[in-house]
Parts: sequence; C-alpha cells; structure tokens
Amino acid sequence: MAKVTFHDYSTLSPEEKRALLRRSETDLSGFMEKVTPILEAVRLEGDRAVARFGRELDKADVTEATIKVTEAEFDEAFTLVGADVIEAITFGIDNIRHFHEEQKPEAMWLKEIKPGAFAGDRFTPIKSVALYVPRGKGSFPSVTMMTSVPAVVAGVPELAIVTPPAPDGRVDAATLVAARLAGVETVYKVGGAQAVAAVAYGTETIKPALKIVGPGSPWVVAAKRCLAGIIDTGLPAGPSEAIIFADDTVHGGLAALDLLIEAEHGPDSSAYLVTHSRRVAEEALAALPEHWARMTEQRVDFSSRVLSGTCGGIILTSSVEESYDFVNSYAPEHLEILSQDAFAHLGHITEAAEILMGPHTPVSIANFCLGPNAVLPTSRWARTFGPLSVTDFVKRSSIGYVTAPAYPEFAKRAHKLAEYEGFSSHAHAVSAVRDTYLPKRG
Ligand SMILES: NC(=O)c1ccc[n+]([C@@H]2O[C@H](COP(=O)([O-])OP(=O)(O)OC[C@H]3O[C@@H](n4cnc5c(N)ncnc54)[C@H](O)[C@@H]3O)[C@@H](O)[C@H]2O)c1
Ligand SMILES: N[C@H](CO)Cc1c[nH]c[nH+]1
Ligand SMILES: [Zn+2]
Repeated sequence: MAKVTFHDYSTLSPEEKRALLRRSETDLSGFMEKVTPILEAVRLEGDRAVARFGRELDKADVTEATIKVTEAEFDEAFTLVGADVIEAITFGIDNIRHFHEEQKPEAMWLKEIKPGAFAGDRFTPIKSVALYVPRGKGSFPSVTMMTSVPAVVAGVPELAIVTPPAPDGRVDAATLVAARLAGVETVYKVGGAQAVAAVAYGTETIKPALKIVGPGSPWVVAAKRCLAGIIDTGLPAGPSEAIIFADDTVHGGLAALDLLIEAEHGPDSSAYLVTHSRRVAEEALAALPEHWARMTEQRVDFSSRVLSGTCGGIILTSSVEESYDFVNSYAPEHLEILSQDAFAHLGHITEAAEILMGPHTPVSIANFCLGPNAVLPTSRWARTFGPLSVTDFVKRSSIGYVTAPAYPEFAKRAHKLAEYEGFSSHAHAVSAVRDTYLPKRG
C-alpha cells in the first residue's frame, strides 16, 4: 500500500511550503517541445496528419474518410448507451441548462451616463467554437454536457466537438448521446495536440474555429499555449485537482472518501486534504485503505501515486487560519468545505474556482449534474479565471450614443484631452469645424 504524504504544515520551511503549490503542469516546456512537430504536421498536411496521429497516438482505426462522426454513428450510440445513463445525462443537461440560462447576460444594456448621453454593452455569440472533450484516462460525456450546454445557451451558430477516437475508431457513445441531447451535431474524431491544431488551422474535413474550450491532458494544454496566437484558447483547464478542507466537525473517513475523487483522474492530478484537526487527519489516513479496497485497480494506482507523491497528500495545519491561507495560496480548481457549518468558512476563502459547501455536496455531484460548470481553471489560474460560462461563448461590444443636446459638454472635454495627448485629428473632430456639418437645431 502506498505511503500517503503527510505534512505537518507549521514545521515546513518557506521553500517546502512553496513546493506544495506546484502542479504537474507547472512546467509545460517539455510538452510544448514535443507537440510542436504535431502542430506543424497538421498545419501542412491537414486530414492526412490528423488520421496518422489518430493511428499512432490513439492506436485508433481512423482514416481521412472517417474523421467526421456520421449520422449513423450518432444513432448507433443511442442503442449502445443504457437507458439509466441516458436518464442521468438528461437530468444533468437539464440542471446545467437551467444554471447557464440564469447566467446568460442581457443581449444589451444602455444607461444614461449624463443627461442625453448613453453608454452600455451588447453581447453577441462568437461565430464558431470548438469544444474539446478528453478521452484516455476516462471518457467524459459530462465534459460534453459542460461545454455544449453553455455554448448552445449563448447561441453560437457553429459548434463542433473534437475528441480522441478509441482503438475501434469510434467516439465514446455517451459523448455522442450527450452531444445530441445538448444540441451539438458535429463531432470530429481527433484528440490531443492534433485536435487543437486542426481547429486552429482547419483541415479538408475540419472547419477552423475562432476559439477552443474544454479541458485536457498536458498535451492539450501545451498545444493550446503554442497556438494561442492563432486561436482563442479560453481558460486554462488541465489535469484535475482538488482541496478537501475539513474542520473538526466531520469524520476524517468522509474527507478521505472525497480526497480520492479528483486524485483518481490520473497520476498527473493533484489532491490535498487540508485540516487543522489532527483527529480528522488521522482518521482520513486510516480510512484510505478501506476506500481503496472498493476501487478499480487503475484508479487505485492513479490515486495512490498522487497521494504518495509531490502533488498530493494530507496537510495538517496548526490553525483554521493557516488552512485558509494555504487554500488561498493554492487557488484550487475544486474546493470542498467539509464542515457542519460550511458557510462560516466561506468568507475566508477568496481563491478557488469552485467551492462546494458541506458534507452533501461532494465534487462528484458538481462534476456531473448540479448545474455549475465543471470545466475549471487549474494550476493556480483560479486566481484570475473563473469556471467556463456562457460569457466564454459571447463577446462584448460597448455601445455609446450622444444626443445633440448632450454633445457640447462632451466635445469640450474631449477636445481638451485630445490636445493634451497631442492628437490633432481627435481634437479637430470635436472642434467648431464639426458644427458646420451637423444638422442645425431648433
Ligand atoms: N480542468 C478541468 O475542468 C477538467 C475536466 C475534466 C478532465 N480534466 C482533465 O483532463 C485530462 C484528460 O486527459 P486524458 O489523457 O484522459 O485525455 P486527453 O484527451 O486530454 O488526452 C489524450 C490525448 O493526448 C494525446 N497524447 C497522449 N500521449 C501522447 C504522447 N506521448 N505524445 C503526444 N500526444 C499524446 C493523444 O492524442 C490522446 O488523444 C485529465 O488530466 C483530467 O484530469 C480536467
Ligand atoms: N473533475 C473534472 C474537472 O476537473 C470533471 C470530471 C468529469 N468526469 C469526472 N470528473
Ligand atoms: Zn473529476
């Protein structure tokens, strides 16, 4: 059984404390170097490279002719997925849609800034967005739901999912079911760096998109970083991570149960239990083997590597304040506040992409079906980014309107500032010369 990493936080040196903030994706330079030839091949060879990398990297039976999922494959997917799974997808989509409809901004707002002068914002959908749905260390119909629903709510006219094919050359059936139920009809069998390149440059089959959203392995994150000058790559969502924050009002076995949720994604994930209660920490440590005994071999392997490595384990702090400080420095993707009074802690936490309150809101529920988006910034990007949302699928134009009566007051100030900044045309355009062209009032 793996030896779980245990940190007595107050005894750590500043350097050791800083090391706890690292994620597997902190240094992507090696991945960026390796994906560069893949990106270049897709740019130069299009479909031929997409199919070749599908065969080489995904070991998938895919050819240039089978990159796009057909209607027949969509229909077949509904026969392959159980009715209970379809029901769960439908339940999740319903809640996710409800949440994102609430979040959708008004198409336009306009306020009277000064009498007769108006300013506001207008939101219009981005014309084309690609949705990355991972597959490899798991299949992700839930990511299909989380990316497709806000895109459809926002009204993006051209949507396409890119997702790696399995060895049989098929896309995960539940992903196709979720896509159709959410309202996305185009799915391409391409994943990893080659998918990011395909939608950035376009190929014979795959239409280029203005933006790509969706989480992925470091291969995907590295490709996005390389192509950020070609395509909008949205929020940085890499290997999953979570902090389970627990106070002394809960059982440590519960904390251990939830610690394993995100730790099981892959060996590159990160997961910590942070508590100031020695009892909770010790109960958690004792409970982990019981929980592992109920998990599949692959998930035990992934989670035990995370919890015994340098990106996971148990952190025992000397006070609840120290726990808050650690959480805020770490800026986790998912945060669970395990406490009988979770709301008492909420005000102390400012840096976390998702905050789940109390013992009945484990990360699993939010990952699949509560409503908020589970595509979230990782690797401390929660300090500046929030979860994927409807606003990721629209762009904002500001609107200004000055009426004739309001014009002179504004022209006077604009003229002054234009002169100060040394822009003669700017100044000229709001000088008396303009008045000679304007319709006469009264
Ligand atoms: N942050 C979030 O919101 C969020 C949500 C869901 C999942 N995730 C994370 O997404 C990730 C999904 O990873 P995954 O591996 O299951 O799927 P993935 O689709 O992201 O990556 C698989 C692809 O990586 C490429 N690849 C694999 N090995 C390669 C190599 N040696 N060289 C070049 N390319 C290679 C292949 O093309 C393959 O198709 C996980 O880390 C998971 O934790 C994050
Ligand atoms: N935890 C992931 C986001 O980091 C979402 C997910 C989907 N399926 C399982 N988990
Ligand atoms: Zn998860």
